[in-house]
Amino acid sequence: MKNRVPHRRPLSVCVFAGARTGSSRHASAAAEELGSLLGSRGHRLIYGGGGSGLMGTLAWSAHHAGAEVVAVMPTFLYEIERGIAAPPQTLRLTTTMTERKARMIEAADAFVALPGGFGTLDEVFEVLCLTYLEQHTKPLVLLDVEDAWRGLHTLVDEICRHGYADRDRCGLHMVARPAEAIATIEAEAVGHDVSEEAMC
Ligand SMILES: C/C(=C\CNc1ncnc2c1ncn2[C@@H]1O[C@H](COP(=O)(O)O)[C@@H](O)[C@H]1O)CO
Repeated sequence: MKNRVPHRRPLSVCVFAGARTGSSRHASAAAEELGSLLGSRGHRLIYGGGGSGLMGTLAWSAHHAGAEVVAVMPTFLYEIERGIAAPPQTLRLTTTMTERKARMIEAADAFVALPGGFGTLDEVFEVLCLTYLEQHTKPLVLLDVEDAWRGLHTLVDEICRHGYADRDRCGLHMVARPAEAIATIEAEAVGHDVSEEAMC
């Protein structure tokens, strides 16, 4: 299996995912496989912190596969979730959700979105807007488990069809499997050193 060896260029991969597990066991399986691939390829996981839902499944799996895990979390969520077991991780506390998003985006080389709810959607749109406005060139990959992202894809197509945006500036990738998400970011992302100061 070609993805079982470390990638020559370790990346900081920011993964957005539901704070709930949701109703699809395929989504949980995808979160687990993605975490495992991140670890076995030598990548670092940046995520929203905690041990709940798909986020927790992903982070535990990444940790078990040897990935460094960095959690970026507003203090209020940390207080709410501290009772839910999360894997060992470097914790970066922020004051607000907005600050959290900015730090995650700054620190990442690439983004992957698993299925999720409004929080995940908000993060995806933030990255998409910044891509569109040419504020970064970091790839964003939607992991489309059981058509979870089809609605978003259709919405983007409609927005472009009505002339409110140009499709070729959106930079969205949509794939069906975790291995394809890893292959896409490894092909598209440019790694950069993240200093402690830049992370915080
Ligand atoms: C307040 C409660 C649960 C919410 N807990 C969260 N913990 C960590 N990160 C979160 C949480 N809620 C939103 N986020 C961020 O948005 C994404 C998940 O949100 P979604 O609405 O579930 O899609 C995720 O990527 C996080 O960065 C009460 O228990």
